Amino acid sequence: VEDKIDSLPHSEPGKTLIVYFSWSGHTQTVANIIHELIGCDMVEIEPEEPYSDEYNEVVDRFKNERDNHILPALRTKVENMDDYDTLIIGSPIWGGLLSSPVKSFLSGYDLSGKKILPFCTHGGSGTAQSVDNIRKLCPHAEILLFMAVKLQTLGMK
Ligand SMILES: Cc1cc2nc3c(=O)[nH]c(=O)nc-3n(C[C@H](O)[C@H](O)[C@H](O)COP(=O)(O)O)c2cc1C
Repeated sequence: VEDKIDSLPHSEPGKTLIVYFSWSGHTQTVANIIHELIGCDMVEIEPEEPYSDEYNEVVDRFKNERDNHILPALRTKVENMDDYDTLIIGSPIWGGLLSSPVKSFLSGYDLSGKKILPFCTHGGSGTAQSVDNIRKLCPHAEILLFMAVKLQTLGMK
């Protein structure tokens, strides 16, 4: 049997990167769980100008970014993006959309041909338009599967 398996054509296992943004920690919790399970590289998306700790201020900033198509500048850069063929991308849902920093991140790279597995955390709206947002930002990537985690299932309110 082993001989047969050896003679099968097989591709090199590709490298996977978890990329996530998290304002209040839920998406980070899920990212950490996935990271523990599969043990690949992981990077947190950090905006150059951090979001306020005040919920209302985050909502105002998000609305301004959404309405004026602002992509916030990021501190986070992945220099070796070519090394990865699969990205697991995590975002909170903001106003039914992908959060602004994740939009910024995705628009900063050519992710053509990469496999993308998005996940989001949300307060009830599910993936909403976030997967469509990813499709638009990465038209030549292959979206394999996505996952929505309702924050109550994380024991959070
Ligand atoms: C600016 C803002 C907008 C949000 N909009 C939505 C929404 O449209 N639908 C939803 O289900 N949850 C919404 N939420 C809740 C977050 O998606 C939810 O708390 C998420 O788990 C936060 O992830 P984080 O802790 O990683 O930042 C919003 C939260 C914020 C701060």
